[in-house]
Amino acid sequence: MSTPIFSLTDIHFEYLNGPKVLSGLNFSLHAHERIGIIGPNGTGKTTMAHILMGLVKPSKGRIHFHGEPVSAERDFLPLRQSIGLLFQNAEDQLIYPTVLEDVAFGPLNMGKSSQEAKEIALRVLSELGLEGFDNRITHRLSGGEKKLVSLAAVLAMDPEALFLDEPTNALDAKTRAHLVEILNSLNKALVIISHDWDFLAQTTESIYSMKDGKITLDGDTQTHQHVHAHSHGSTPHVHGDS
Ligand SMILES: Nc1ncnc2c1ncn2[C@@H]1O[C@H](COP(=O)(O)OP(=O)(O)OP(=O)(O)O)[C@@H](O)[C@H]1O
Repeated sequence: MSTPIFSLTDIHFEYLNGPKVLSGLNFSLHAHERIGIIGPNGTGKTTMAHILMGLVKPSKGRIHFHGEPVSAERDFLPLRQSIGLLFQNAEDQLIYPTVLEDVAFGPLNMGKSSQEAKEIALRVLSELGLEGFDNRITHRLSGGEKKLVSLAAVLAMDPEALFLDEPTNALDAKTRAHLVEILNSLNKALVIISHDWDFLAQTTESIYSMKDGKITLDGDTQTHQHVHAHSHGSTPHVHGDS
C-alpha cells in the first residue's frame, strides 16, 4: 500500500493528574481516504487529533507525515499546513476580530501577500455560501456560523487532508445538510470525529470506533468496528464486528 499522509503508531498518552487516555493507538490516513471515528465521550478522540497536530506530546509512540518521523516542533509546521484541523470549539480556531482576518490568517501565514490572502478568503467564504460575512465580527456570529467560518479558515490553507472534530455540533438541520454537500464536493482525504452516525455515513467511507484507548485498523474485532458505506449516503455495512 502507498505511504500514508500521516500515521500514528503505538501512541500512549495520559494527562498530568488525569486519566490514561490512549494506550497503544494505531491510526493512519491515506490519500483519498474518508474515515469517520465514533466513540463514547472521553475516549480520547480529541486528544488523538491534538497529538497528531503536535499540540500535546504523547508519552510514547511515533508520528509520521508522508513517511517521515515527526517529533520536534519544527517538524510539525509542514504537517499543520497540510492537515487542516477543525477544532471542536470554534472559539479555539477563530481568534481575530473579523471573519476576513480569521480566514485570511492561514494563507498569510503560508507566505501569500495580503491581497492574495484576501482573495483566497473571499473565494472560500463564497464557496461555503458565506458571501458578505467578511466584515462580520467573529465573536458575534451564531454557533453554526462560527463553525462554517472555522471550516473556511481551514479550507483557505488548501490542506491535502482535513481532520474535523465534531463538525456538526451547533448545526441546525439545514446547515448540517449544507456541510454534507460541502464535504462531499471536496476531493480531499478526511477524518471526521462525530457522534452523529448518519452524518458519518453520508460523508465517509469507513467508520471506526474508538474504545479502551485504541483504534485498530486491521482485524481486531475486540476494539474495532469497521464499516463501509459503499457510496456517500448509503446505509453503512458493518464488517468485522463480532
Ligand atoms: N487538559 C486535560 N487535563 C486533564 N484531563 C483531560 C484534559 N483534556 C481532556 N482530558 C480528559 O481526557 C479524556 C479524553 O478527552 P477527549 O476530549 O480526548 O475525549 P473525546 O473522546 O474527544 O470526548 P468527547 O466525545 O466528549 O468530545 C477525558 O476523560 C477528558 O476529561
